[in-house]
Amino acid sequence: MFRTSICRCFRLTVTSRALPDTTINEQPSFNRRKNQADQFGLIGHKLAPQNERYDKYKLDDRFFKGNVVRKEFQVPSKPKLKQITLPSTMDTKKRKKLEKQHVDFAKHQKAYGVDKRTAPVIIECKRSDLNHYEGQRYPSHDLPLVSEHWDKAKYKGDWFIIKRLQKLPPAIVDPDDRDWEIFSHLLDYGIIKNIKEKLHFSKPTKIQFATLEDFSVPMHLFIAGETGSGKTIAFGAPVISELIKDKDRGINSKVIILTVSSFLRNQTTKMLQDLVTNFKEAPVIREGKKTTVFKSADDFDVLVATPSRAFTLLNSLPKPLPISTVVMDEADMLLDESFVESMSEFISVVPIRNSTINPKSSNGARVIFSSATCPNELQDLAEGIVDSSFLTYIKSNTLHRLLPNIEQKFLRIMHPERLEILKEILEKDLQATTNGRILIFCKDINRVHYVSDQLKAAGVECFIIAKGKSVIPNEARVIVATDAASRGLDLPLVNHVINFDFPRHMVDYVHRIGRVGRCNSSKRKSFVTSFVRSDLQISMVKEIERCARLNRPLRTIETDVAGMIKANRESHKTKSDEKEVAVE
Ligand SMILES: Nc1ncnc2c1ncn2[C@@H]1O[C@H](COP(=O)(O)OP(=O)(O)OP(=O)(O)O)[C@@H](O)[C@H]1O
Repeated sequence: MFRTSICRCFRLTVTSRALPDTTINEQPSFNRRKNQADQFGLIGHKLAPQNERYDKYKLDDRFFKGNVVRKEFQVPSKPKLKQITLPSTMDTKKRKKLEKQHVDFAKHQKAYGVDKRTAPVIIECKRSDLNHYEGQRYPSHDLPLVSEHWDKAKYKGDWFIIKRLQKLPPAIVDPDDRDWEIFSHLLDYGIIKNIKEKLHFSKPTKIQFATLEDFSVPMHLFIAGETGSGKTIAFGAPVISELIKDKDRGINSKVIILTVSSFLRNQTTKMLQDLVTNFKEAPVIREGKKTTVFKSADDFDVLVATPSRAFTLLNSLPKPLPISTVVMDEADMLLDESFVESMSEFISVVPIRNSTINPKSSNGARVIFSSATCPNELQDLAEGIVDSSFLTYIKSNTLHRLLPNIEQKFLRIMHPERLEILKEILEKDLQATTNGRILIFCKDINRVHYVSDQLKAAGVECFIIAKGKSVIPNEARVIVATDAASRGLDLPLVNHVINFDFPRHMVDYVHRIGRVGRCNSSKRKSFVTSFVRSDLQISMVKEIERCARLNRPLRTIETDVAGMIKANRESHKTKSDEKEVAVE
């Protein structure tokens, strides 16, 4: 009882302090409500009932505008800092995997000298742990190769890609102030004009520059520049200029250009004719076709022919012929076993100055060898024809290296699936560009017919290049060819070479892939795809991969030593050795 009264007393006291002139249940008057609103920071003429006010406040800010002032103050925004968050929990498996990765990266960097997380990939592999990175070096006896075990069937479907490292071909990689006019003492003015205005070659390529620099010295020349580096103009422009000068001086001279095939004969003749278009008295440049007949020596100034045809045509004319220059284009092939007979016949009717047989004689023709490869055996062969002390070598410093402007893919496949893969590649390629051409190499003419028939059956229109079939229509996008198309051929718009049958010799690989990434195609991206199957092919791919990883030239480029020429040289050597012994 006492307790209750105290409580009541207290309650009354408290209430009376907060609202002195009213009781708890009493509704406050409007003025009092207004004062209360002021206390809470709101001034209004008329306030809505409590619940409505609250709802509107929540839903619609505009309620306060006009009749109610809303006091707001802005908290200055802090500059946002990047939040570093650590996963609060990470399962052990994941953590261990990351730790292992970290250790692997460190190990790789220690062993090979590159951080594979940041270095650009140069050789991309299906098994990415075998990727090769820019600047990567290998400790001795540790050169992991993708193709190492490709002889085992389980590696079927494995691949690696040697990436394209630069856009421009190495022959024109460093543009500088070199201009054709520097050689105006050597080249005919009209020829320079045609090179610049008709052919649109604004500057000489590296090999052209080097050849023109050395051309005035009356020595035999060996021009060795990578495929597509412009060797035809390198020898063609000065040789024809010299011919024109001789004519002006009243000297009658002739030039013979030897080629290895009718395609090349055709192409070279056209390029030389381009050099002398619009000339009032242009030198007569003739192709040595099967149907060509010369009635007299005046019928030609320049003859472009295969050795056997050149021999027949020259043999039909009265001797001696004033031949000033003989060019052996694709010298490595002309001097190999396949041409030994016809070359020996040709050499027998054309006297050569400072030859091995007669080094002191300055009468006869100057010889210019031109080739995209120059192995030691080939030098031996050349020096079997001309005396080595009268032979100047002009070699490109990127000779026998893999062209850095071409992407090369090697694919380990099984025999039956080749055709299907080929069709897939063609489908993709033909869709990707509207005018790019694809050149497919096969080992022989039977395989060429088989592939082209299969492609035609699958609805792909294709054309053939083989011995005796040289006309390719402009609209041809897929071309199937034998190695007859691998030498010197300059087909515009080819941007993909496919080795359906991998070549048997490294030198053929170099020539085949040289059909793309040429000086005139620097803007297009070029690809080579090679199907690899047999043990011999795998061993060649290993060598290519090794050279790409070690950034060194290909070492297994060889020429079939031409028995007859070599034998001539050997016998000559023995004779001169005997002479020297006799003098002693
Ligand atoms: N100075 C130049 N600038 C740009 N393109 C050039 C130049 N000289 C030649 N070319 C072009 O480069 C291409 C390759 O030239 P060419 O056929 O002479 O090469 P090559 O070195 O003989 O090749 P291969 O060894 O394959 O026979 C041709 O289409 C040619 O028109």
